[in-house]
Amino acid sequence: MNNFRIGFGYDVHQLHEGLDFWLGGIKLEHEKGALGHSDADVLIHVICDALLGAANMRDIGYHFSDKDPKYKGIDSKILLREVMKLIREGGYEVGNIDSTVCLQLPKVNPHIPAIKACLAEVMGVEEGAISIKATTTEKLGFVGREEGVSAYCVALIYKK
Ligand SMILES: Nc1ccn([C@@H]2O[C@H](COP(=O)(O)O)[C@@H](O)[C@H]2O)c(=O)n1
Ligand SMILES: C[C@@]1(CO)OP(=O)(O)OP(=O)(O)OC[C@H]1O
Repeated sequence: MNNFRIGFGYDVHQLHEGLDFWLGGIKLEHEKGALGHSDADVLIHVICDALLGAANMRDIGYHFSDKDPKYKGIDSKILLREVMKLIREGGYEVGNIDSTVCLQLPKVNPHIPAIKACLAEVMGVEEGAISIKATTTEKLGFVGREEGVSAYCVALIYKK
């Protein structure tokens, strides 16, 4: 049992017109995009936080400060590759991740196969280890008003 550890991630980004909308490593075509110090890929950020949490290695902002100009506009896939390196240097491998994106619009479902393929390549795991889900919030709250996007992720890692 000591060989298995779980982690959890949660993140939010504002949505604004005229910004790019990166989600799970791919760019969505939408009139609004996400605001952040990086490319604001909320799905990748929660995956990073779930993996780091599982390994008891702090969080994404601890490793990649949002005050550091080095990370301004950075592709979050680069951050996820770094997190995977940290996890593996700690002697861990990924069992599986399960995530939920909370987004009123656009629909995420049509993009899930491409997101899974992208993340599997970046993480160096089988697509079967990656689950992506989506929900609206039935037009309630900041997600429902299309002011923001949030995401949750749990990760299981194990000692090799
Ligand atoms: N941005 C989204 C939100 C939801 N979906 C899919 O639609 C289903 C129904 O959404 P509800 O919020 O009404 O439960 C949901 O289960 C997802 O399959 C989506 O693709 N993109
Ligand atoms: C990804 C980082 C990189 O500086 O910046 P943001 O795009 O602002 O994302 P957030 O999840 O708010 O903070 C974590 C930071 O590490």
